[in-house]
Amino acid sequence: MSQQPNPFKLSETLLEPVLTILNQQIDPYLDKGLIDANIVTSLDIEEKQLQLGLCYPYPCVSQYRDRVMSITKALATLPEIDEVACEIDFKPPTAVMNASADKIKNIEHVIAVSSGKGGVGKSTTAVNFALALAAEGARVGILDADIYGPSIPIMLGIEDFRPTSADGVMMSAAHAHGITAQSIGFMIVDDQAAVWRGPMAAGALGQLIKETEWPELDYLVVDMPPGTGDIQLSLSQHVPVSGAVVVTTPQDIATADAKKGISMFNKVNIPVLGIVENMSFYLCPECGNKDHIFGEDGGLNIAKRYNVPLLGRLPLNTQIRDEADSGNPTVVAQPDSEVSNLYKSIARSATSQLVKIAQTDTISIEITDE
Ligand SMILES: Nc1ncnc2c1ncn2[C@@H]1O[C@H](COP(=O)(O)OP(=O)(O)OP(=O)(O)O)[C@@H](O)[C@H]1O
Repeated sequence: MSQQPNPFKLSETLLEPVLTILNQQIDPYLDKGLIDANIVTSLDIEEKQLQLGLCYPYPCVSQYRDRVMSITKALATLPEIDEVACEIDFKPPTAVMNASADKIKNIEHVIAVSSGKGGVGKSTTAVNFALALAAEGARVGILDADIYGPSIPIMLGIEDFRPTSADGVMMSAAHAHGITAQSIGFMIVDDQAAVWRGPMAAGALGQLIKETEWPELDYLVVDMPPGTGDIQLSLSQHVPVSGAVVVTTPQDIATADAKKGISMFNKVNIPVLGIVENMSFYLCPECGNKDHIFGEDGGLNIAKRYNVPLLGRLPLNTQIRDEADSGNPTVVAQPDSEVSNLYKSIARSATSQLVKIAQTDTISIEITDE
């Protein structure tokens, strides 16, 4: 157990068993006890009521109830404690700036959602991921940087939004389902994007992100253009990205492209927070049979190969498609469904990786020859 400076107002005799019990409560995402993970911020006692302050470095509101129950049960084994009053907060770690790009005003972490191959469900995953982060208690924005097929406005039901500018420089952003959104789709017309070259597109996207009036955000999710070419590479250099989530489907052709994506992020020193395997399986609503339509374990195998986490596996599911296509993504349409819980678990896993990165002095990145 690490040495505490003692912000805790407990007597010596009570402090020791309380800290021991709290450190036996292992955070499932950080793999550390609550004391070692610096989650416990205050301790006090009034008569037999222990007052406990917690601050999580990743958003996890949906987990609070179970965690408090488990902590209370453990602490109540001490004769000095009858009751536990818990106050819980969330604050992400300060971003580790290892990119050459300057920090963007009001934004703590930029998370890129990318895929090597088009059509694997990157935008659907990005939008539900952003909404899941918000549902878990974070302040979230999404930037639709997919110049080839900006679909976030439709997925958030904000197609008619047009940014305005009071000072001729900074543009307003849209707000939907509790998150802030900006899209390259609000700016480009028809097939203009098809003729954009790498540096031009990256410059325009960099400008879009910097000249948007973002409110204070814990995370800005960037829905990247598909592929691993010039645009993706220079965008990663224009924007200070804290980490990347790589979306793939399990079949070989998609995982081969996902590997290229990981190599690209390695080249520009952006940590890969993990892999999301989308359309991982089809669950037959009639018989409950699980069918691996696009092959099995593709995402898991890349995760193992590159030593990055598999953040989660999402089913091929008609509701995911219908709800995203109608402007009401699954995480808001059915917040307590199994699929929404999967997105929330992916959100917790990815952001807890940022905590681990912030806690490591040097970031070790595996360079491969691919
Ligand atoms: N898990 C899923 N189950 C069912 N349909 C899905 C799932 N994920 C995505 N889709 C559907 O697949 C289609 C493509 O998804 P999406 O636009 O998110 O892909 P993309 O990788 O961002 O594509 P692009 O490369 O064109 O930007 C959409 O119609 C979407 O609703």
